[in-house]
Amino acid sequence: MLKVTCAIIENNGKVLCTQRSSKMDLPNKWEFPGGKMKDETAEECLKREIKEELGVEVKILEQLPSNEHSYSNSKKIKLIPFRCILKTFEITLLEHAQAIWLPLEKIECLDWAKADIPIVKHYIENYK
Ligand SMILES: Nc1nc2c([nH]c(=O)n2[C@@H]2O[C@H](COP(=O)(O)OP(=O)(O)OP(=O)(O)O)[C@@H](O)[C@H]2O)c(=O)[nH]1
Repeated sequence: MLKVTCAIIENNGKVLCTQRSSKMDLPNKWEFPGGKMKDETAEECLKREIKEELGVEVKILEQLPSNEHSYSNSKKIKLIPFRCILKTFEITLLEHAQAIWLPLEKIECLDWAKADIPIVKHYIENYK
């Protein structure tokens, strides 16, 4: 199973939501920025991926419950979310089509990648 970390980045009561580009797999789906774990800890992976994708540094607040999802027989992922805040603030979109800051009550309206849906629900229920 592929381990994937992702960041729920909070700022002023809003959360950063990113949209995959039409050229990525799961085209145009919304996700939390992050990516596949290499030979590193989940925390190291998260910080590396956020720097690569958004050009910013994050401080990790806490790890939230993971969600395992099978997109197909050959593609099973364990998505590992972390609540974070920004340490540097100039976001540059290096891979995603767009990024938006949304208040908690609005994030459920987006067309999320399937693996993210339980994570979004858990986050809304526990942090509203
Ligand atoms: N980063 C990220 N990936 C997610 C989320 N939800 C989800 O299903 N994924 C899936 O997890 C996998 C790993 O993410 P990735 O961003 O490193 O993968 P990728 O396919 O874009 O990169 P690649 O070019 O290295 O293959 C992707 O297949 C992606 O579709 C999420 O919230 N964040």
